[in-house]
Amino acid sequence: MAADPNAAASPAAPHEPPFTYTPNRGYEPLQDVPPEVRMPRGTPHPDGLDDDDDDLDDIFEEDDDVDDDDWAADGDLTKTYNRQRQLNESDGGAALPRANQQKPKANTFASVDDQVSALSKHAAKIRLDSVKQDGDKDKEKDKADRATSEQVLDQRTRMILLQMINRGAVSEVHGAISTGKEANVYGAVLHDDSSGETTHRAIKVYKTAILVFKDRERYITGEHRFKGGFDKGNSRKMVKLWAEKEYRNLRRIYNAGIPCPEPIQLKLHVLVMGFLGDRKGWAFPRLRDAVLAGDDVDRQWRSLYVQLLGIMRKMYQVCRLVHADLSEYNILYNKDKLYIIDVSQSVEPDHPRSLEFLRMDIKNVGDFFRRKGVDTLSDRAIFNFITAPTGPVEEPDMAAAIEKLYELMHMAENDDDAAEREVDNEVFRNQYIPQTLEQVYDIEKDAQRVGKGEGNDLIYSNLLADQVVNPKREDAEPSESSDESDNGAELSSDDQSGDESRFDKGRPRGRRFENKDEKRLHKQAVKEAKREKRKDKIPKAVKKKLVSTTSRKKK
Ligand SMILES: Nc1ncnc2c1ncn2[C@@H]1O[C@H](COP(=O)(O)OP(=O)(O)OP(=O)(O)O)[C@@H](O)[C@H]1O
Ligand SMILES: [Mg+2]
Repeated sequence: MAADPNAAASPAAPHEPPFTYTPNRGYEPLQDVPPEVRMPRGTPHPDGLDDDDDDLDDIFEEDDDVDDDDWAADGDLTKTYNRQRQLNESDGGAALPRANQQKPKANTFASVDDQVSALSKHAAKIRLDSVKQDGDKDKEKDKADRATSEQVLDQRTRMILLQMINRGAVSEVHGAISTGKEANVYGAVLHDDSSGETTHRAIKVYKTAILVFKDRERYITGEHRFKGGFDKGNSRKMVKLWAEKEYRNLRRIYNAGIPCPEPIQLKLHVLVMGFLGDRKGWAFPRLRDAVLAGDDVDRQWRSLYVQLLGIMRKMYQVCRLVHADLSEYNILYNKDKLYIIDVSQSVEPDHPRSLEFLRMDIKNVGDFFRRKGVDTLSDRAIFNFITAPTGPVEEPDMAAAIEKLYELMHMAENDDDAAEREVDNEVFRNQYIPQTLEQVYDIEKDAQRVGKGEGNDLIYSNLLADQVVNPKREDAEPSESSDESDNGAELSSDDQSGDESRFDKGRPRGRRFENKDEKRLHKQAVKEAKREKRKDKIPKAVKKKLVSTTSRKKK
């Protein structure tokens, strides 16, 4: 992937683009590049426009919105994204502008101008100086102070907000609740003139800046380098897709009854959602900042932990989503209740890395609650709890199932076991998780374990069909409510994957070890496994059966 060091000597050299690749620095110009073909990442556009202020056409296009309930188009998101990616990667790193790929425009300038001037009557309703940011609650900040922490809206975003005001999604847009790397979240209010009531809303505005977008891309695909250049048109479209993904994921989560912001309206990179906060417009704190009061704080933390595990299971089983960025930063807290936010990166279970993301989520959650003094379950037990296809997906049954897990854990444990659990967590976190049988390292060894009734010890046991895996699972939830998990199918059939899973790269098969001890242990384990394997080989018929039942399971 890195540039060939001998490239300069190659006969093709004079024809190469005037860029060179340097690890950690990306593509850099080798020589002076004429301004008309220069678009270095992260620096202002040569024409001085940083945010595509000039082009407002798509803002007034009606047909490609998601909020028109045209969910049949869901599957197309993947295609669109794929196409976009190909375009992005096809220019080999040198971010040269390419031919305009937008549809030919009719002469719509007059009408765009008309619309812009019609919307300008709402200009005073965007009041970014009116801020309710965390931390302001106690001290009065003066406006000059705030102005510096605030980001000026670009023209396109401003137009979209004015349009939303015009259509009545919100009546006024206020200052930022949160300004981040990838998005700003603004407070907004909706006045109902007939009832005189005021409803608060939140507006998430994704940033279209090239550098910011690069980070996101890397995070999601696991690419170590930003390969293709993004031209502005593309980065704009990609960010639009992320906003759309968050909107759709929120819909699923909201429809499943998991506490989260209500998705209200989406336009390009701007998402209007329900506000999670009090009536005065103060947002609920993130779980990280939650202050619990009372004399049973420990019990409260534990019950929040149990609540969150239930949410994770329900997200997985009913919404068919792994959050993939779950931590105390993306959960809001109010009055014993947790709210899930920030779901643009959430993926479906058939995403090649979903189980890896899930394991990461589990670790983050465990780490946080351990710091709060909660006696946490092992990562492995939680992983099994979340992915088990049978069992409850509603409260209070899920909480009861978790209490059962605790009982079992404490029954099986002696004094040293907290330490042992930590060891098991470490092992679990470094284990390779196959998501399909094709990815299993040593199918014969595993099939043998299944034969011995140890199928439930396999890390991917929940991917196996029940008739193959001996259901003596110690952490199994009560099975009488197994039919409840069908709710998931219902939901996901109306809202098929809008995510990028199919074109994401899988985790590489190799293992990386952090230290020598791990490596030694692993070697030992492999040797032992090989010895086991030599003892008796698995009959072909059993192997076949295992493969066919599993691939049937995995749709
Ligand atoms: N619906 C909402 N109601 C109230 N506050 C919200 C809402 N959505 C987001 N926030 C606040 O905005 C913050 C950032 O939101 P979110 O996590 O969705 O953005 P983000 O993608 O993490 O942005 P970045 O990564 O750029 O910081 C949250 O921590 C929360 O405090
Ligand atoms: Mg966040």
